[in-house]
Amino acid sequence: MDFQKNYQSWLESAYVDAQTREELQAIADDKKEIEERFYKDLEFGTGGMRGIIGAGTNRMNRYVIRKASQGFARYILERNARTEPAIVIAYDTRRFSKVFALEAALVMAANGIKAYTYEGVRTTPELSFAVRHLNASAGIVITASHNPPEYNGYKVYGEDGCQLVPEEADKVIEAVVAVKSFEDVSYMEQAEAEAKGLLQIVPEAVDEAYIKGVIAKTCTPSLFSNAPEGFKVVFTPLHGTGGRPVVNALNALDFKGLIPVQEQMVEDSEFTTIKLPNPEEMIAYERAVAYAEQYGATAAIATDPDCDRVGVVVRDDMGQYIKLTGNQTGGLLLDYMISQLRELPKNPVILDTIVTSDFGAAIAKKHGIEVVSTLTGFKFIGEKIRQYEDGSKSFLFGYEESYGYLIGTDVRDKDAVISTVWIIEMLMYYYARKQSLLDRLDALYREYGYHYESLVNLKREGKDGMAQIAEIMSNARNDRMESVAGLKAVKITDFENDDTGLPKSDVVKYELEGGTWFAIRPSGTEPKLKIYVSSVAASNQEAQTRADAVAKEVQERLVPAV
Ligand SMILES: O=P([O-])(O)O[C@H]1O[C@H](COP(=O)(O)O)[C@@H](O)[C@H](O)[C@H]1O
Ligand SMILES: [Mg+2]
Repeated sequence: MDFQKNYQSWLESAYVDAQTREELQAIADDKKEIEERFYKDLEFGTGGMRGIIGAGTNRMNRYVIRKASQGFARYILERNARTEPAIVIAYDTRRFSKVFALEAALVMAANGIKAYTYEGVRTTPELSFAVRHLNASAGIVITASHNPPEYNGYKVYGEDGCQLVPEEADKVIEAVVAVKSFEDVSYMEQAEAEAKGLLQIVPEAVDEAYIKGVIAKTCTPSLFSNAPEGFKVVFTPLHGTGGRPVVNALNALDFKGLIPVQEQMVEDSEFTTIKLPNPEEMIAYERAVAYAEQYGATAAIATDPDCDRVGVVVRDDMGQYIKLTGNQTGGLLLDYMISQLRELPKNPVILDTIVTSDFGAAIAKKHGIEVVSTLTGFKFIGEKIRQYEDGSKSFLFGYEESYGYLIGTDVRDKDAVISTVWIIEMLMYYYARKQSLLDRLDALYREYGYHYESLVNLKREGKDGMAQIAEIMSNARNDRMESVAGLKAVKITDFENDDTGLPKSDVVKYELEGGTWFAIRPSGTEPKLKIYVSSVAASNQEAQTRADAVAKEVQERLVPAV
């Protein structure tokens, strides 16, 4: 793409508002900045489209939203079988989220697609639920999930409430690319859309039905109303969308032990009291841990801004709060679920991903439950659930290492509302037995081996960063290592070129002797490269030493110094 030409066309277009034009004029002498903003269109990645907010084709702004929505509208109309096509659009607490949601809705309306939006913020799982509940043709969430505040994004959903898988997303992209100019986008004023019934608010009954579903899926609801004496748990939605539904669900269960981090219950696009609103990072729990210490809470739980991820820190014997990994929480939830089921359904299956550790899988297999691994991205888990609707398998549980879990099939994306409720139930169950989640984890490790994993995130931003990531991936692909950290490579899978039965994906996985493995892939949501390492051994120490050695050597051998 000719970035200067793109830049000029934006600058001169009558469609571009004065403020955007000013923003563009201000960078007139900054060629690098113009290039970054205009050298390509913002792409669809693991979780839809995600980018830095600002003017440009490679940025998140109302024009990029309109163009994407025009393409998405054409895609919906082409494959829609309904007489009245409809879309549900939710938004989180980020900068411009509400504005972008309305922009998307007005483009949909102009294309004759009834757009349901919300008066306030909603979580990603609520959107997934609403698409199904309203029998809509599609859905959108305006969110950049846990990214820093300067980001926003656009997640796209099909009629089953699942994010579009690449095959479908490619068709949307094709339709978006076909939108060549600002004039090519249909747009309707809000008043007209409302008058024509093409812009509507999602009825409150949908939120209520969602909460009912969450409550119905608890194992022992009386545990909440009869919480063990002294049990307290801290909760923070990290200034995002999770506060309302989590508190509503727990209130409906008559649970009294919840201590919300008051200042983080406030919706805030700047995430003022947190350095990074990502429950994967310990830094996100600073306030929550302070509350937990003050109130003597057993654990503190944090959901990300669009409330599809959830993390938990648990108090150990020394009074320290230890963060569980997504793999650990996933394994614990699965173990708890199995312990509470009277009997397993026919052909039970759990879904994880190729970068999820083997911990949960070991538990599942021991109980005769099949484990199916998909590519990274919860959409692949949602896709499988739909396939199993033919009765071939019974879906029990889906999870991935990046703090995403799903129980039940009302929602087809990871759901941090129901997961939070389940984590609290599980915490109480063990608390009543004088155990912590760490005790249970240790018992499981003794049974299934000590599983240890680490994740190395290498930040590489901008156009140059992308090139560096591509180089590292090519090293991983082409310079095959016979052994890593003294462990022989027993299997190397290149998910881009080998026949794996899964869609092609830019991932390379090395399975080493003794159950250790590492996988390397570019993030599809942030400008970084991810190296996942997983090991299992007879002791925690041994497993950790092995994983750390692998992580170190992989970086030394594949990543050029910057
Ligand atoms: O960011 P979220 O919470 O929408 O989550 C999205 O991104 C995560 C990270 O993806 P990547 O490793 O490509 O950055 C994925 O694991 C997840 O399935 C997807 O829904
Ligand atoms: Mg998220």
